[in-house]
Amino acid sequence: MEQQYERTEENQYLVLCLNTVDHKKEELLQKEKDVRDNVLTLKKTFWDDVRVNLDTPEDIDETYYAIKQQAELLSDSQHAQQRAIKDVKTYDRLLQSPYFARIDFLQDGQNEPLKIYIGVATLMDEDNENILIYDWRAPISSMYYDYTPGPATYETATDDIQGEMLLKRQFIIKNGQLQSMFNTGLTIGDDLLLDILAQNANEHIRSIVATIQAEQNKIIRHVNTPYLIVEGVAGSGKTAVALQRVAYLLYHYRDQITADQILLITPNQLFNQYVHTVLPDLGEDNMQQLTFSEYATKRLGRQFQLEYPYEQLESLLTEKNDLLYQTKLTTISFKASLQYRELMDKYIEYLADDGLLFKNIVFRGERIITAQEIAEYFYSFNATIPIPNRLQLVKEWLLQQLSKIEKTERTKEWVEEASELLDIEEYTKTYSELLHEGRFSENTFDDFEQERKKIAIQIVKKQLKPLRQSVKQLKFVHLLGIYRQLFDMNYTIHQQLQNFLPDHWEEICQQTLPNLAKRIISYEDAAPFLYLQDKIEGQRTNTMIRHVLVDEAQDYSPFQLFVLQQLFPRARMTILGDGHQTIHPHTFKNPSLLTPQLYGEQAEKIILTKSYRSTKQIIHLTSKILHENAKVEAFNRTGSEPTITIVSNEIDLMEQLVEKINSLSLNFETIAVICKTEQECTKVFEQMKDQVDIQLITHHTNQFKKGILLLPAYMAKGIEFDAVLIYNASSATYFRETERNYFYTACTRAMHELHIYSINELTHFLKL
Ligand SMILES: Nc1ncnc2c1ncn2[C@@H]1O[C@H](COP(=O)(O)OP(=O)(O)OP(=O)(O)O)[C@@H](O)[C@H]1O
Repeated sequence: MEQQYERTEENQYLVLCLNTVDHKKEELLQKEKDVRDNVLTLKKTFWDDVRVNLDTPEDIDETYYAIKQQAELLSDSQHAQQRAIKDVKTYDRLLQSPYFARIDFLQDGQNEPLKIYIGVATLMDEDNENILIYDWRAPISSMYYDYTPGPATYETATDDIQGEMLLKRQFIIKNGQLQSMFNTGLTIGDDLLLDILAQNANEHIRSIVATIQAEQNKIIRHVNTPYLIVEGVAGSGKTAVALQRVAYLLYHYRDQITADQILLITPNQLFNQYVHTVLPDLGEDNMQQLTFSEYATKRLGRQFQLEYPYEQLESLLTEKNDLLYQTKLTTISFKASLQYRELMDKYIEYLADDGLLFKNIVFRGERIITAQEIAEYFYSFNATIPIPNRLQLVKEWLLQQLSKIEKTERTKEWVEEASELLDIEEYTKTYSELLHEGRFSENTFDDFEQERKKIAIQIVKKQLKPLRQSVKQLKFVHLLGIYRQLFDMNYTIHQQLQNFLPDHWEEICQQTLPNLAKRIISYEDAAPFLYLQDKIEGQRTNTMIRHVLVDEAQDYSPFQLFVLQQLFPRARMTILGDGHQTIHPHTFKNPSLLTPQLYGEQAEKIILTKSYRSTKQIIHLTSKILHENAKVEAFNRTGSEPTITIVSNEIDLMEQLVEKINSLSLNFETIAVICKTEQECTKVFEQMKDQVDIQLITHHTNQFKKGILLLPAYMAKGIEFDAVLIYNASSATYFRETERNYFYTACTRAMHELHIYSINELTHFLKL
């Protein structure tokens, strides 16, 4: 009876909210229409209110200000229109599901408890006096995530508010209808969470706003230290939490930060597509997303061929020769280390006195300034002047030299020849310019001479333009040569750097030089190369970005972190990762980005041990792959036992796989067949494509649809699937100890079912 009464009461509150939203939306639509009309009128009449008069400098000024004023008016109205459109969308979302929870809170010293309804946006009543729905990010809403009924506290900007939570209730509201409601005791409705986690996977990660757990809430709302490190086991919600955190930061710092000032560093484009719907679902604009590779390509891609991180991985994972494998690994690890940065710093110190390499300046096939001359000029300055400053002086000098050359070139024969070949259009242009300058009178004696000179000036200027441009961009610095020189064993510098060179330096040099000779920058060289470039040409910074989140942080090297820190000097950082999923070789022997010491005193670390992705049975099996007794707690969701099937050949394996895929397809929407490498995937795809409708995903893929997918483990990173089938987990495929985490990462992608296949002997990672 009481329950019935409560439900009626809740239904009444829901109707009140929905009606309010309806009215507000109507008003807003009317307002939006007015603003839209206003924008149209402004566009139509833009020039009516501007008197264009360019007669005198004062008139020009006046005209300029009139245009500026009109433009500002138009831009204000357009902004108002965009805001209104965004608010209408928020109201539409509220009409579907205005809130998901309610808490009743009796503040100490008060008589009446406050009913706090929590949703994805704030809703005021018709008079804009009382709050009907609180935004989930409001300080008071945090109690919902942090407490069970009983004593509770929340922090405002100035105070800690104490009191008692009398009720904690959750709702499922769909299409504006209250479908169910339940009071929760312990953590946030385990039932609701169970329900959500049991659902099928999607091609996009979901928002977890209604079921954020207390330990996750701490991460989302953390604002105390400039660096926040989150180390969480596979499936503990790091990515989901990172996205909720972005939404929170946009709310908390709403007067200071906009979405384009937040940057999420992601492993690949596929992952970008996987996460890009959450913020719009929460009513926020999307943050910027970037992969380290994209950044390096933006800076170096035009001049060099950059290796993708996955090309590096693929080359390592397919390497059968142990010796070569070790050399590759040693090279990669060293280049990711802070020891290499130290070596680089020493090298740069040396370059301040000697060793910088330049390129000849060539015009029309002729060396007009030699590299040697540039070097002499550069080193003629006092060595205490920083290299970038000296380069600026060199740049100015070179531009002056080009101006001198420009003058002498004008009388050369090639100019005459070029002027004869000038087409009529260019000729007319030059002629009218002369007329405009008043230097051509049509009846003076030297008209022809004037015209010839003018044309010569134009021709030389045009020819020299690209050269000037590249001087301005400091392209005369031979960066590749300078970087290469470091690996040249015959170069004198090595004597001075003796103490900083690692073991196996000779092998590292041999491993590095062939690629550099082909203008290929290996993935492990990208961060050091950018570092060197900045030290020589001057630090590039982006001060607009105020917060950087690095997901899958276990796969970045300390050197890469350093490059990012330098690039975004004003940004706070959230670093999220899992040491057990380290798959990129450059991190194997280096301090992980999850080590707080890397950040001095400025970092706080939060650990997540509970996994929400997979069933208890899957977690039980996958945890055993990990060496040490890693602490992975399973959320209490059960499912079928994972299976391990040993077959004797590829044909049998294919048969089994196809059969399993067909049966899984009846219940699940995303089924992934995970291979070790892209090479293996391509082979399997050929064998399978006629039997099942399967999508092959490679490192070039940037989108996937629900269905059956075939992908290498490194592309599955960060993503999850209803069912995972591991293609050939044999001891011949996964045999190196360094591949344990890689294998673990592949298996932990499974939410509901995991099936492992092996041709003959199973990998020792699974000998439990
Ligand atoms: N509080 C929560 N409420 C509902 N679902 C959750 C919650 N926390 C995590 N999940 C779900 O658990 C799954 C795993 O989350 P997520 O991918 O963010 O984990 P992760 O720590 O980034 O995993 P990995 O390191 O393995 O990539 C997702 O489906 C996510 O929606």
